[in-house]
Amino acid sequence: MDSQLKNSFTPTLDFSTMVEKTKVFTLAQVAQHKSKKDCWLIINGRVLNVTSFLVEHPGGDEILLESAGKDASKEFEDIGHSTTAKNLLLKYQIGVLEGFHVQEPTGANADTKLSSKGPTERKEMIAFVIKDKPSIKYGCLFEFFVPLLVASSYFAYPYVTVISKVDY
Ligand code: HEM
Repeated sequence: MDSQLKNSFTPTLDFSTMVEKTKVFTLAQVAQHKSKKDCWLIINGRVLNVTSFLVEHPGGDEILLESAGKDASKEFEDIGHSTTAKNLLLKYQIGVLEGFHVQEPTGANADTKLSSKGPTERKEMIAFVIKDKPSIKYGCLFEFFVPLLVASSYFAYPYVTVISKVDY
């Protein structure tokens, strides 16, 4: 099931898609889309059209429909959704809630941080950094093997020196 979901979403952030996804909606506008045939919800400042996802949602359509037209951020976080689920949010995003904005992606690891800008506060929202570069995967391998090599050399050193000092 997980692999099926991964296949249905290519984790690549394209800036032109990002621009389309910055359309601003009010709570009242989102609230008008709360049926099985037209279901929107808000998660962490993103406005999502999840109509086509209702039948695919592993947690069932009922639970999504309960939050239809509303802010479901708390419910989404409370379940402890996986990174796959979090990445899927981008697929269904059609805009942002009034008061939020998407930061423009910069660099290779473009993220989609959302933040609300009020007169007195600037609240950082959840960021999903998508790591699909092979160099990052190999970097993780080095991070593991280099310390392992250093640690084994450290512990092996006394034995090697003792053996080499043994007078045959
Ligand atoms: C567009 C928004 C959502 C997406 C893309 C999504 C995606 C997923 C995915 C991929 C899973 C499988 C488990 C995982 O990978 O974490 C899942 C499970 C689940 N989701 Fe969602 N979800 C969304 C919104 C919600 C909301 C708003 C609720 C609650 C109100 C919810 C409740 C659940 C539940 C109860 C499960 C089953 C957990 C389990 O069986 O352990 N989801 N969701």
